[in-house]
Parts: sequence; C-alpha cells; structure tokens
Amino acid sequence: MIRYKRVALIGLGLIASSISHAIRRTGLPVEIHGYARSEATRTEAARLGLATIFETAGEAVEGADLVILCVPVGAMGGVAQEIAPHLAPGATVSDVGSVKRAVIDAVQPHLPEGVEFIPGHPLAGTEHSGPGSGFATLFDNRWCLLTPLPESAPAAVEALTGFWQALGARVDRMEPDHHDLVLAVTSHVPHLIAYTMVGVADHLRRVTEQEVINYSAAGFRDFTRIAASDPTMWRDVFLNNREATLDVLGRFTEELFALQRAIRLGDGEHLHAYFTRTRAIRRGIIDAGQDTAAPDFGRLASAKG
Ligand SMILES: NC(=O)c1ccc[n+]([C@@H]2O[C@H](COP(=O)([O-])OP(=O)(O)OC[C@H]3O[C@@H](n4cnc5c(N)ncnc54)[C@H](O)[C@@H]3O)[C@@H](O)[C@H]2O)c1
Ligand SMILES: O=C(O)C(=O)C[C@]1(C(=O)O)C=C[C@@H](O)C=C1
Repeated sequence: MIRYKRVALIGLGLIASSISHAIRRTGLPVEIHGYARSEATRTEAARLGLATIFETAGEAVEGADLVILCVPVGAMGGVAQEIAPHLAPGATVSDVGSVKRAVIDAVQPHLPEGVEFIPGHPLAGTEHSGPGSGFATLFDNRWCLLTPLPESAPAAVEALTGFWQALGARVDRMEPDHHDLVLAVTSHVPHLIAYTMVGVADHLRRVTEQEVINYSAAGFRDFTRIAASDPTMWRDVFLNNREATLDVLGRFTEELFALQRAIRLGDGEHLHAYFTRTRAIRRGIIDAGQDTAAPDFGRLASAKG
C-alpha cells in the first residue's frame, strides 16, 4: 500500500526510473517529481514521462511526503544539503544506496528536525544505467533492506515498508554496519572479482589475440556483464564501504592462496573437499527458495567471526 501522495526522486537513473515505472504500475494516483544533475538526463527523463521534472533538487522535493535519493553513494551528502531547506515538515527521506553507514553519516547531519530519515537498499539492479534503463518489474520478489535509525518513528518505517511492498519487493530490516558487511560478501567483493577477472582476460587477450573474446565460456560472460556496471557507482561503493570490503577481500585472498597451493602441490583432496562445500552452499540457497536475489543473512552473520 502506498500512503504517499507525492514522491520526489533525486537522480534519475536505473533505480529511480524503475521506481517510477513500478509506482505507475500500481495504478495509484501518486504524483512523481524528479530531478537529475545533468540537463541531458532531465530531458531524457521528461521525454520518457518518468516524472514532472524540475530544474533544481530543492524545487523537486517541495511538498513531497517521500523523497528518495537515487544518486551514487558519494553524491548523497551534497544532495541532502541541497534539499534540506525545501523539505516539507513530516516528510520521509530515504535512499537506495548500495552502502548504508557512509550514507547515514553523510546525509543525517543535513536534515532538519521533524523529517524522518529511513535509509534503504533494494537488492535489485542490472549492469545498465540512465533513465532509459529502468523497468517496472525490477523489484518484483527482490529484497529491499531498510536500515532505520534508533529514533525512526515506527509509523514512518511501516509506511516505507508498504511502499516497497507495493512495488513488488520483500522488505527486511537490518542494522547499517551489518548491512555493509553482508553486502561486501554478496555484492561488493564479487563485483571486484569480476572487474579483476575481466581485466586479466584483457591483458591475456594481447597474448591470445581474439580467442578470449571469441570463445568466452558462460562463466566469463557472466563476469563481463557484471564488469560492465557503472564505474561511478562502483567507485563510490568501494570508497564508502572500505572496512568491510577490505576485511572480506583479506579472507578471499587467504582462500585463494590456499587453493593456489593445492593446485601447485597436486592436492586433489583439498580441491574436491572445497568444491563440495561450495556446491552445498549453492544448493542450500536454492532449497531455501533464495536463488533469485536473497542472500542467506543468517549464514553470513555466523560466518563473520
Ligand atoms: N545499479 C544497480 O544495480 C543498483 C542496485 C541497487 C542500488 N543501487 C544504488 O542506487 C543508486 C543509483 O544507482 P543507479 O544504478 O540508478 O545509477 P545511474 O547511474 O543509472 O543513475 C544515477 C543518477 O544520479 C544522477 N546524479 C549523479 N550525481 C548527482 C548529483 N550530485 N545530483 C543529482 N543527480 C546526480 C545521474 O545524473 C543519474 O541520473 C546508487 O547509490 C547505487 O549504489 C544501484
Ligand atoms: O544484477 C546486477 O547486475 C547487480 O549487480 C545488482 C546488485 C547485486 O550485486 O546484486 C548490485 C548492486 C546493488 O547494490 C544491488 C544489486
């Protein structure tokens, strides 16, 4: 159920345009206001009919009861500062950033008393960006994680939960630092590995000429899809989730060295046991009905120690 009458989307790329399409799909009479920094994006968003487009972020949020920041994580603080004087009393401000603690630290100090800040993160996306890349079904059956602050009003959290459910998502709540660790494991470091592998293949291409590209197997193709994701978004993710990604990368490197050693020593037992364990994890995810988007938070939490 959407309880908001006017939703303002700041930043009009993949996620904002998908929110707009998904709101329209509900058929509810929700007004959508929008702003993006570049004129080209504003023009394209207007042409696509995503929202009523404004020339400034301040104008776009006026009178909105829900404002969602849909810009790269590193731009959230600046946008919050810009919109703060224009926010309606009682409005809820949320975001869709892939990192939560750094966004809270950047946004919260700018927001006036009487405005609720409830950070969020839909675990749904593609490698495409820009206003033309969104679609109404992006959030269907995917998780949206909310990381409310201790002072968040329960009624405001309920209203935001209802909003994401109306857009097709399943909603869960999580503590922000825990969110950042879980996402480092399930999304951030996997993206870094894909970027690295595609970079390695590109170096090798100079040795193997075209073969790496021409005969790409399915696994590598999946890596290239992920490695085509927006460079600004992912730069900001790593700069703003430094501690958790470095922690997970350290563990990853240790495991990689152990596998490298097993290959060098011809230790088939080690390799077989390792791959048996990882296969069981994948099967566990499928058995739990989580094979589309949802990581197993319980298992990840217990793996932290
Ligand atoms: N792409 C994904 O898979 C995905 C999934 C979930 C969450 N997210 C998060 O959602 C946010 C948006 O990602 P996206 O994929 O929609 O990106 P995108 O590149 O498609 O869109 C970003 C938009 O923000 C605008 N923008 C950039 N800086 C701005 C500023 N300072 N002021 C106003 N507008 C500005 C850009 O013009 C663009 O319209 C990011 O924080 C990202 O971490 C992305
Ligand atoms: O499917 C993809 O292309 C994605 O990378 C989406 C994905 C993910 O890692 O699952 C990427 C970043 C977001 O913060 C959430 C979702």
